[in-house]
Amino acid sequence: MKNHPADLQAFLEALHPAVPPPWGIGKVASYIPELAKVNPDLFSICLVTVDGQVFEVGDFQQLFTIQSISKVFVHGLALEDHGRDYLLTKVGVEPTGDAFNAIILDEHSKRPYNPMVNAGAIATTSLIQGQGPAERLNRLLSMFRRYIGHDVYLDGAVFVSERTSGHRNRAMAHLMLNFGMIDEPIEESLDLYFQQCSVMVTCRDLAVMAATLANHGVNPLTGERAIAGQYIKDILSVMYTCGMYNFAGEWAYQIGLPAKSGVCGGIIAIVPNLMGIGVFSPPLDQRGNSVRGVKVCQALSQEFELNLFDLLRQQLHPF
Ligand SMILES: NC(=O)CC[C@H](N)C(=O)O
Repeated sequence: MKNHPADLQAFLEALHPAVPPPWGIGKVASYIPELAKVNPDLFSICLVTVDGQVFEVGDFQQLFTIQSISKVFVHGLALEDHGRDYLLTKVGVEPTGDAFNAIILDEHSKRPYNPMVNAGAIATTSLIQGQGPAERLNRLLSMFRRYIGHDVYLDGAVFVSERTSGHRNRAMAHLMLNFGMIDEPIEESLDLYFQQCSVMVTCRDLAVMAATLANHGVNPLTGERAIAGQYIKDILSVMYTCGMYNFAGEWAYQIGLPAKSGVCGGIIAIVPNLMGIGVFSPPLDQRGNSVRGVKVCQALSQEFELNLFDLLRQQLHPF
């Protein structure tokens, strides 16, 4: 990392007001009716280092629903439940180049493409173990609690809103059932998927979750292990190639970090062995990524030379 971490707070305080509001460019997600109610001006950035320092600016205590960012962590739980080889037979790891909600499946390998787009995420969630819906939900909530460091709750209105309006996700689940890619009970798995998307977090929570991944699975604020360290490389590789949907290639080129976005307007990015980044700003670009979130990550990556290949070069040739 080019500059010293002490510069981070000053950098964030200068950056926050300098990133213009995306009026006329970004749009708050409205296909889940409850999400349309969010204040588009909310904007926060939080960084948490692997040694537990927290740098934050803006509305970092504002609660919002985690949406697709949950896919990263549920993928981790599915890896723990089934191991990487079995999981790979059920859900692929190929980027799609299509939108997050595209109705496309890999019919040759009989799998959805990857766990970061909706089809693959629903299939991944369907594999979460537990006796019945309550135990499966409780396992998910305890997993999120370990990453975040405190109890988590669902936004009931967002859950119901998505459950009643989520015809596209329901259609995908039925298609996958038809192809033998997932098993019954699909309504239970869809509910679990809608529930994981409606977990409430703050921008600081996102950064702590990201920092836990940067810290090889141990929450840097609580010292608790959230996931077995052996799966971190699997999670980060899939985030790197698939986490920003059909912007993943350009993201890798411009920012160069494993990341995940959600229609809530949140983005997490992981700087392995250094820190987790969380950004929240609801207006989205056409690919469903937060307009300001992408700009913030670009600025951080450039200023501190955080692209993975920059970091690798610095380790190999520190001078
Ligand atoms: N990209 C997202 O954040 C999508 C999540 C949302 N709950 C959906 O399935 O449509």
